[in-house]
Amino acid sequence: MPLKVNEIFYSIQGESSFIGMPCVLVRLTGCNLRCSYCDTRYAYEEGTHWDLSGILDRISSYQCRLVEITGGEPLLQEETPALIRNLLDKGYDVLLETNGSLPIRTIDSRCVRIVDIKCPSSGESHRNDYSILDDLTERDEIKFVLGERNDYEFAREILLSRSLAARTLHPPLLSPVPERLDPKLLVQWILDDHLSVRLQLQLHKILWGRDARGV
Ligand SMILES: C[S@@+](CC[C@H](N)C(=O)[O-])C[C@H]1O[C@@H](n2cnc3c(N)ncnc32)[C@H](O)[C@@H]1O
Ligand SMILES: Nc1nc2[nH]cc(C(=O)O)c2c(=O)[nH]1
Ligand code: SF4
Ligand SMILES: [Mg+2]
Repeated sequence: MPLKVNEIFYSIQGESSFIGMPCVLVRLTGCNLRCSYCDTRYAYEEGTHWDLSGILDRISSYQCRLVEITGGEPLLQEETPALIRNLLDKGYDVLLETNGSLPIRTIDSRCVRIVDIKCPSSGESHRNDYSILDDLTERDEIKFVLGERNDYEFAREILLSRSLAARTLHPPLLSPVPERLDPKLLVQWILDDHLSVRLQLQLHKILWGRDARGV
């Protein structure tokens, strides 16, 4: 079974605790959610079918050991676990970005699974499957994307009530939506509440602008 791929590119990792590292990004087509702020709508439908060996060849051409599988929602495609397992077996460090609505158990735990817990202003927080948090290893990462104060309070409640900061080696990531939430305001809230989290600004947008693609 081939995979439907929107784009594959080599750039600086702009998110997560791997921020700033050279990385090959594989963006898979299709998503089961429609977040109000989604910056990747072009990946909902657009894409071409690639077989596994074609994807592996393309990745290997970049001579970079860090690979991120993103989307769209990568866990919608049946072959995604096999792609990730193949990359791990070849010695790549693999990251997966997933939207928190689908099981992560199918994904090899050598992969760093970055789970985005959707907040109310995304319009999709009712789709969060909190049971997947039980499948996290300490190498995985937890992330919240925030559009307003109410999202921050929602994230804070989940973080504290479920002791999420203790689940993973890296602190949970809080990422403001550009032009919806001023990062300086978010910093003030984090400091006021003494939260053990990491502010994450999307580095690729700072470098290349909000609408740049393939970076
Ligand atoms: C495009 S999604 C793909 C992976 C998966 N569908 C998900 O939502 O985690 C990658 C990450 O970008 C975040 N994202 C999307 N649009 C954003 C925006 N406008 N500002 C900040 N983060 C955004 C998502 O919340 C997610 O954490
Ligand atoms: N440079 C860069 N880093 C990224 N990290 C996660 C991305 C994504 O869209 O999931 C992304 C992206 O689109 N570009
Ligand atoms: S889940 Fe990810 S790709 Fe899907 S709409 Fe939300 S941010 Fe966009
Ligand atoms: Mg992106």
